[in-house]
Amino acid sequence: MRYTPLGVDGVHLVEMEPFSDDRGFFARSFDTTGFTEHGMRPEVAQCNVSFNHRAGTVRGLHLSLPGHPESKFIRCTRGAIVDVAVDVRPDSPTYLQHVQVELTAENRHALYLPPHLAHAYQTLTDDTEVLYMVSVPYAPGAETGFRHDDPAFGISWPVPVSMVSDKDMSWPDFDPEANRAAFAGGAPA
Ligand SMILES: Cc1cn([C@H]2C[C@H](O)[C@@H](COP(=O)(O)OP(=O)(O)O[C@H]3O[C@@H](C)C(=O)[C@@H](O)[C@H]3O)O2)c(=O)[nH]c1=O
Repeated sequence: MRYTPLGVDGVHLVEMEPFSDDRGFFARSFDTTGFTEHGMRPEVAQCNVSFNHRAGTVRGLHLSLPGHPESKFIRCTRGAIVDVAVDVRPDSPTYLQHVQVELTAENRHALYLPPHLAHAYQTLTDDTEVLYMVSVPYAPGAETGFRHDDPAFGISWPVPVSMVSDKDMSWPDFDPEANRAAFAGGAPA
């Protein structure tokens, strides 16, 4: 597998290296040894699937707070998405920067996010399925989030936004001081 660090500290694009023959190909899609060698967390507590009816759907931005170190390994298994990771870790060298990567069923690229990044994606096609592994069990009390259109992040979504959950429309504005306090205390911002 190929591991390419991207513009936010700790985020990696992960590509398969297929062995092709007349039948098709074989490739690893997850490798604990490679993850460990590249400083990525290999633990998997859950593997989640989300299905989205409509192109333009946005899920996120979601993150877990310190005390609940949830890394994510994301792949699009049907259709296409743009995946976004925003660095809200106050002491990070890439604080407030974000990366945006197209993950499609066709390109089979995957994205690794270390814990405590704000994560979201937008579907680019109808009937899109996303498969992602997380390193710790779901803990709703440790989750917080931000709106996809929060001006603090300046995310440019590639297609018109068609659907967002009520939960994701309700996150408060990003407040750097509240965020720093949340990271210091491990409590929701
Ligand atoms: C994420 C999750 C949700 N749920 C429940 C809570 C709720 O009733 C229902 C739907 O939850 P949500 O609306 O939060 O689902 P969703 O908006 O798809 O949440 C996901 O968004 C993307 C962007 C991420 O980064 C993921 O980590 C996760 O937060 O599923 C679980 O039981 N276990 C889980 O692991």
